[in-house]
Amino acid sequence: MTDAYVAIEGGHVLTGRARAPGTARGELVFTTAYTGYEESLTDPSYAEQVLTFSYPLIGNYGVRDERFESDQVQPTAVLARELTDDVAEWLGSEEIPAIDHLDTRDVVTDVREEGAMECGIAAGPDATPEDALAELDRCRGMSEHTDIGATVSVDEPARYEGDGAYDVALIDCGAKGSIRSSLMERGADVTVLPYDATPEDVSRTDPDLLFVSNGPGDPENFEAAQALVEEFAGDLPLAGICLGQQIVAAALGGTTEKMAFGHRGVNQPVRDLDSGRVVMTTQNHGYTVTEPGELDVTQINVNDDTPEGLASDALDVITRQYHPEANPGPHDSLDFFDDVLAMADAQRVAPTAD
Ligand SMILES: NC(=O)CC[C@H](N)C(=O)O
Repeated sequence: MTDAYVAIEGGHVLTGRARAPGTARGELVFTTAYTGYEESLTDPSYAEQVLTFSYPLIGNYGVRDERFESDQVQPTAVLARELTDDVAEWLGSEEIPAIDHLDTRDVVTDVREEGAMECGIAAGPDATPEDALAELDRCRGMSEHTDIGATVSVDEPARYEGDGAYDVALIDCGAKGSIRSSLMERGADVTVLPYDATPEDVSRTDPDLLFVSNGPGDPENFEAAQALVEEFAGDLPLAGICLGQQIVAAALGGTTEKMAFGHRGVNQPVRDLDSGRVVMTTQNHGYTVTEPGELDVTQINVNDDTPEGLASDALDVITRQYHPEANPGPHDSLDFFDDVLAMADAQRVAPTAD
C-alpha cells in the first residue's frame, strides 16, 4: 500500500507504507547499525533529524525501556525497509511518523553522494505528496535551530548518587543516559546541569570534573557551554563526547564546520596516534572539529583523518568525537571513562599550586 511520502531536497518524492501516521520534517540522516534501534531512537543527538535505518529489518527483538537513552523518541520521523509491529506501535504511541517499504539503500546512497539534505514526511490514510513537499518547504537547516539545547536538556539540576568517589558536573546538551551510568558505575556522583548553566551553577556543585555531553545541532549554538569551558579550563579537568568535543574545542581556540554527511554507524575505525591501536566506534555526527586550538589531536578517523580524540596534558582535557559509552555499538572504548576519572584523581592527589 502506498500511503506515505518522503519529499527530499530538490523535490524528489519517495513513496512507502505508513507505519505510524503524521507529518514531520528534518535533516535526513542514516545509521548503518544492525542492532541498537531502541538506543538510537532515544538518543537526543537526533533531535530535528529524520533517521533512516539502512539495515533492512528493524525491531526484531522488541522494545524495552531499560535500553532507552532518554525518556522519549528523539528523531522527528523514522524511515526503514521493514519495521516490526512492536516498533511501529511504539513510534505511533509517541506520535512519531514512521514509513517503511522504502529502498533505504537508495536513500543512504543519495545522502552520501549529495551530502546532508532536508526532507519532509507525510504518512497515513489522508497523506499526499503535496503534504510532504509542504513540510520540506518549512524545514530549516540544523544550524538554524539556534536554541535546540532547550528542547533536549533538563530544566533544573538533577543529582544522581553513585558511590561518592567523584563528583562530576555533566552539562546536559542532550545527554545519552549511558554517559551518566558509565560515570556512576565507576563510583561517581553525577549532577546533571542544564545546557545553559552558569559558572556559579557549576561551582555550587563543587565538582572534580566538568563533562560536556553529546547533543543535537551545531556546536556554535551552545554558547553558554562554551563559556563554561573557557571559565573552568585549567582549574577543573574537562571531558566531552561528540557535541561535547566540538564545544570544548571551539571554546579553547578551535574551529568546527559542517561535514558533507557526517560519520554514521557503529563501525567507524579510529586510530590512537600514540599507541597505533585502531578501535571500532559508534558515531552519529554531522559537524567536526577542523582546528583543535589549544588541544592536541590524539586520535583520528581512519577513513578521512578527521579528529576523533583531543587532549591537553597542561589543561587536563580529554574529549572524543565518537561515543565511548556505546549503546549501541562496540565496547572497545569504555576505558575513556577510566581515563577522565583518573584526571580527577590526579588533580586531587597533586593540586596545582596557587
Ligand atoms: N552525537 C552527537 O553528539 C552529535 C553532535 C553534533 N550535533 C553533530 O551532529 O555533529
